[in-house]
Amino acid sequence: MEDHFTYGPCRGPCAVCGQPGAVCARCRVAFYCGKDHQRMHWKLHKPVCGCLEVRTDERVGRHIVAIKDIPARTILMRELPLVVFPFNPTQALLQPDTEDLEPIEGGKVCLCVACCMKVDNPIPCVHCGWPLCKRSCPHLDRHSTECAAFQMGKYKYHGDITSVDTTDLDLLAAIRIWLASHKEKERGPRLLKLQHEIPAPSAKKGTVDAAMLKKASELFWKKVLSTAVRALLVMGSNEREANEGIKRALGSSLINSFGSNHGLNNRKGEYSGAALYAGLSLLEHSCVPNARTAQADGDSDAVILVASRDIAAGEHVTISYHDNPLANLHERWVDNATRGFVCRCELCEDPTEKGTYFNAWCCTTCKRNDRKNLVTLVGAFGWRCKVCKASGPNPDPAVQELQKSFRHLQVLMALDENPAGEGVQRLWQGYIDAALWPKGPLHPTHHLVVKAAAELLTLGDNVCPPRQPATLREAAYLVEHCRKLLDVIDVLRPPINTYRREVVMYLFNFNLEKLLLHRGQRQSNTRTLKSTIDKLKKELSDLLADIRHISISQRELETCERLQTQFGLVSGMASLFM
Ligand SMILES: C[S@@+](CC[C@H](N)C(=O)[O-])C[C@H]1O[C@@H](n2cnc3c(N)ncnc32)[C@H](O)[C@@H]1O
Repeated sequence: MEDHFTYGPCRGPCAVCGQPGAVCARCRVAFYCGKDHQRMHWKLHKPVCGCLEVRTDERVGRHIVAIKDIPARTILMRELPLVVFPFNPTQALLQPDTEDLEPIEGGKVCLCVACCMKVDNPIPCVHCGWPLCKRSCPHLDRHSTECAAFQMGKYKYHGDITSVDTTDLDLLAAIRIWLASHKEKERGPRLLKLQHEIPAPSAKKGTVDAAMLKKASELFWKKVLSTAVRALLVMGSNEREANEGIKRALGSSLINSFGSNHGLNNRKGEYSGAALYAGLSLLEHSCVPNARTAQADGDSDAVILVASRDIAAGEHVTISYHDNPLANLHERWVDNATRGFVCRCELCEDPTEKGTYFNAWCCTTCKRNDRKNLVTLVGAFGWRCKVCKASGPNPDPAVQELQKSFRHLQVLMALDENPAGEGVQRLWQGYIDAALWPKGPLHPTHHLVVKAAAELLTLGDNVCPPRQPATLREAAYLVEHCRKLLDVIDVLRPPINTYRREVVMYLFNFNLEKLLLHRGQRQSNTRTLKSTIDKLKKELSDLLADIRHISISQRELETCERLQTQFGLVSGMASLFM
């Protein structure tokens, strides 16, 4: 058993009867109440028990590989956090919306440094002054070691506890990690094994400006490091130890921390915590991941890793470090740069982005000669046509034009509370048509076209205000847009993801429900619509099976219930079209 995968809950519900049981010593994922039930379950469990291995390569350093074929939805890991701390330090490293990477001034937050929940009226810890939700916070143990150290060193937090600077929280996180690494027998050695140095960006020439990245991180180091080291010196640490230790702690939190969107206990919603894990922190990032993290059952902080699709033996197991499935190359680049690396996943390394051409457009120089040659994006900020060798900045002026049109429409819509329904929709569609090849430079799955399709969905609400029943034509049109979005998402992300669920929910919330109001209507395209609905029904039931299987959070389960009600509605509605 790899040491990396051993920091998980020891007890949990038996996989056979649900009674309290002990964890399988080999994989640390399944629980059994006794030998009998373990034997009974072995045939099912054997194919996935101990299916992961840690390996190292030059491309991504240490990573996790599947050593057996793993079916979708298998739970691959179950882990407890080594350290939980408020806020995710990576967010303060770089300014995401600009090409000049500069550290941003820390934001202000009002939270409890123990449970990491946002609070309205924090109280200062009587011993050290850091904000707490209440004296009896159930997670006070997270704060106790540093609190004792702060008392010993007579270090008191004097900032405004109703509006704590996130850079102060970076400092607190660094000290908390440092203390756990040095004082805790079980967690310490595991924390010290985490990657803590940002490697020099290993991207191909031109892909990233290494100096820019270095400059941004140096500024970040200076700011937090010096304060944290000062604090440790006050607490009696020697200078070299304090410098090295805090640098290491900051580095490992920057590179490895998981935010609350990765399933850490965020059941109550207002959670602002991040955590480090021994095994999960070894997971490699991919913009087309094959696994995802989720909150485990129960109230514990345990997080599970679940296969989002079938994973073949020998494949790297990957998750996405970020959330937006429709992010373009530039947005993804900035996201990864905030963690200090350049993504080398199959999507980013392939100029056609797995055949979606999500970022590529047809070269405008070749287009003048009626040729449809795609430009290749060079890094985050430039493009080059392999055929005519033309090059330029990203985005291309033609793409900028389309962006401008979208902004124009958005402003129009914001100004007009009751936009001119189908007219606006036609205008919007007109912009897309003008941008699409052969009129414009864009491939149908360029990210702007995909995002425009998403915008059209929201516009649907204006086209048919809730009181007005939708016509079959309108519904078919919107179903088509949902389809397009789902097609792109299928390539970019495996079946389970929030965005996908949102698109499907949109369909069920909006047009299909409204279609019900039109039950008297008979139109020639009902058969096509019915087959679309059938496909969506299948998709929805798969989605529900996934959600049920993993049993994520109360909120998601509620969503699931809602989807099921709507699913029933749609089944009934489909029969009306027969
Ligand atoms: C959370 S750690 C993963 C484990 C790490 N490789 C180790 O040896 O401990 C994140 C680091 O892994 C590397 N990495 C992960 N995914 C990558 C990717 N898609 N492309 C390039 N580097 C990646 C980067 O160095 C990144 O800073």
